[in-house]
Amino acid sequence: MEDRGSLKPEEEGSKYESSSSIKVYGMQFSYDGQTPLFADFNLDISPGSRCLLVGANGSGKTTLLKILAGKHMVGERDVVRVLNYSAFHDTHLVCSGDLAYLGGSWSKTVGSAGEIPLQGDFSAEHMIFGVEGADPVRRDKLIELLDIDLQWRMHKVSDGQRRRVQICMGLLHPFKVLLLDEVTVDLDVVARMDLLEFFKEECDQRGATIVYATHIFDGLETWATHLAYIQDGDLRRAEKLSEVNELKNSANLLSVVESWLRSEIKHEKKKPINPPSQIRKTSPFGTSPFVSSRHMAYYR
Ligand SMILES: Nc1ncnc2c1ncn2[C@@H]1O[C@H](COP(=O)(O)OP(=O)(O)OP(=O)(O)O)[C@@H](O)[C@H]1O
Repeated sequence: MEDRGSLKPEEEGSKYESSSSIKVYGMQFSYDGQTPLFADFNLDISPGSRCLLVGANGSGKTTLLKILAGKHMVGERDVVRVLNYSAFHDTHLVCSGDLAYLGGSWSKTVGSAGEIPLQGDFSAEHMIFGVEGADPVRRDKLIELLDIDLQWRMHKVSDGQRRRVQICMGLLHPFKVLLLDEVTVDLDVVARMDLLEFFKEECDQRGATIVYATHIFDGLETWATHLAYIQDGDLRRAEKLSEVNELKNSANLLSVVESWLRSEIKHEKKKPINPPSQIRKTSPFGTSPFVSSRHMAYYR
C-alpha cells in the first residue's frame, strides 16, 4: 500500500483534515523478556474517523489500544501521539475525558494482584452518578439509550447489564478519542445497534475519533469509515472502507476478514531494528538457545 499507516478523512477539504487524532511513528514495543510485538509500527488516524481494528487472536489489537490509551510507556514523547499529546506522558488526556478507553473486562489494578474484577454491592445509580462533572443531559441520554435500571445491584445483574453500566460510565464525558476493545460483545442486538448509532453521531457531529477492535462485524460495513488490519504486530492494511477492493466482490466484511486471516502465513517473529535496552536488561536468558518461544509452547 502506498500510504501505509495513514487513514485520512473521507473528503479533501474536510474541516478535520488539518491534524491527526492519532499518530504513531516508528513504534517498537515488547512485553518483558519477549521478542518485539511491534517493531516499526506507524499509524495515522484523522478526526471524525471510525476505524475498525481487525486481526487474528494475539495479533496485537488490545496491546495497541492500551498503548494508545497511555497504559504503556513506549519510546519518547513523539512516538505515540493522541490529539497532539503524548499518550503516556500527558496524563490530562485521560483526566479530562478527551481520551477514553473501554476495555474488555471491568476490573481494577490492585498492586501486585494485578487486574481483579470489580466486586461489591453497588447500585447502577451509585456508579453512574459517582462520575463527577458529567452533563446531566448526556447522562440521561446514555441511561435511556442503554436501557439501564438505576436500581440494578451490580453484583446481581447479568454480564450484559453490567457491561451497559460500564459503557455508560465510560461515555459520560464527551470524548474526543474513544478506544473500544470488544465492548459490545455482551450486548443484545438492540443495545449494540443503538450504541453504534450513538458513536456515529459523536463522530459526525463533534469530530470525535473512534478505534474499535472487534471480531463481530455485523452492521459494521456501513458504520466504519476506515479499516486497519494487523497481523502479528504488523499493519497489513490501513485504508478507507470504501476503498477495500475485496469488499466490492464479497458478501460482507466478515467474509473479507475471514479470507485475510485464513491466508495468513505464520512468520518468524521480527527482530527489533534497535533492540530495546529493556529486553536486554530484563531477559534472564540473553541469547540462550533455551529462551522461551512460541514454538517451544508445543513441548510444554
Ligand atoms: N501482559 C502480557 N504479557 C506478555 N505478553 C502479552 C501480554 N498481553 C498480551 N501478550 C501477548 O502479546 C500478543 C498480542 O496480544 P493482544 O492481547 O494484544 O492480542 P489481540 O489482537 O488483542 O488478541 P485477541 O483478538 O485475542 O483479543 C500475544 O502474543 C499475547 O500473548
